[in-house]
Amino acid sequence: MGLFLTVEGPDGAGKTTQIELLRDYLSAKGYDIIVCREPGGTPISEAVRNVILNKEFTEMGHMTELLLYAAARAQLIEEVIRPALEDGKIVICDRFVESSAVYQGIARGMGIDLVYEVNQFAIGDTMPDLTIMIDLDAEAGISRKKKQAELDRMESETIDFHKKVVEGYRQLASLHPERIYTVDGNLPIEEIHQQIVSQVNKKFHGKG
Ligand SMILES: Nc1ncnc2c1ncn2[C@@H]1O[C@H](COP(=O)(O)OP(=O)(O)OP(=O)(O)O)[C@@H](O)[C@H]1O
Ligand SMILES: Cc1cn([C@H]2C[C@H](O)[C@@H](COP(=O)(O)O)O2)c(=O)[nH]c1=O
Repeated sequence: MGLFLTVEGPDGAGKTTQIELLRDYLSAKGYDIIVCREPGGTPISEAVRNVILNKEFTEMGHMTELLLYAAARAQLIEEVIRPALEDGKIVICDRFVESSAVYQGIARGMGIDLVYEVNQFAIGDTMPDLTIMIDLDAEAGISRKKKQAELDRMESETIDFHKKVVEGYRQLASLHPERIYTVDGNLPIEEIHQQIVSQVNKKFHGKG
């Protein structure tokens, strides 16, 4: 089996930036890397992403949202993640089930247990070996996103919602210190990268 790494954190925390750096680092070492994102990563999952993040769908119910994220995830796992891991590759995924736990479970108030129960159908036993959580206050993250592009349906949520997301990630990380490693998203990009590399190398050694 390969190695499954996920990168989590609030909107604008710097996940995509760090994933690119990590991919370059691991590729230079000769590893076979697959990078994917959630929701997305397959034609079907990208189509579901367009529905979920469409700002015009203001009427979307919380349960619909939860199920759409899980459906996009099921397809990504079946089509990309599981085959790559069975092939011995390293998979780096931008967000995974922890995003649902935090955004739908905590910030939407649906409950973490319900989220994992629903997602059990989508993920089975495919869980990350290591999750990097980039921590950043809500205001800072949203301000970074505003400079990049027009905000999508989720990013356009209230600042209170985004604060719950940030608190939710901190709560989740404290519940699973053995698997979720937190880095400070305020640090310079290169410093965060070095911390992530150090954690990933520890995980490699742990796997023998
Ligand atoms: N450590 C950092 N310090 C300052 N700016 C950063 C840092 N990391 C990333 N950025 C900048 O913040 C913006 C958002 O970064 P990025 O797209 O990597 O975040 P993200 O977590 O992937 O966002 P999203 O949740 O929307 O996918 C980019 O303009 C990026 O250059
Ligand atoms: C996987 C997943 C994501 N979300 C939210 C988090 C973000 O606001 C968007 C995804 O956009 P990004 O630019 O790719 O970060 O969706 C969520 O609420 N629940 C999930 O399971």
